[in-house]
Amino acid sequence: MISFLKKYVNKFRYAFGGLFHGITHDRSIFLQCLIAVCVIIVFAFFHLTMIEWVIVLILIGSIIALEFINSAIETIVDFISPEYNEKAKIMKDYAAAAVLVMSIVAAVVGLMILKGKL
Ligand SMILES: Nc1ncnc2c1ncn2[C@@H]1O[C@H](COP(=O)(O)OP(=O)(O)OP(=O)(O)O)[C@@H](O)[C@H]1O
Repeated sequence: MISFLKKYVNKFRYAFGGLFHGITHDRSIFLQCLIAVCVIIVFAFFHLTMIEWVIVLILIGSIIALEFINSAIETIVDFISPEYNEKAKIMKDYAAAAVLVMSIVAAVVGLMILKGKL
């Protein structure tokens, strides 16, 4: 039981370590977190309803989580294929596209929410 708990606590420790490492070492992750903070500050002036906040926070969390996955994929690709390779390019471009799709959706939803407040 104790060893199970230790393992579980370590999982969180490693995950928080990854979170800290990503924010302090990866420019894209840092930028997404910075944008998230700015968006939250701006939206705080518009008196969002609870459901609007839930939507905004889900979208922000999804983009940051996707950025972490994107960076993990970039790291794997750089590790297995440091030289130029067409398949490596597709892997990185697909991962970047996932972030882009979610960012476009978030921008559209964010503007819809703001439009309703103006
Ligand atoms: N080994 C590779 N083989 C082929 N194309 C690559 C390779 N590495 C990178 N690329 C191309 O260059 C683009 C940018 O890759 P890069 O690793 O610099 O990511 P990035 O988007 O600049 O992210 P970050 O700034 O977080 O490192 C990729 O989307 C891909 O099109």
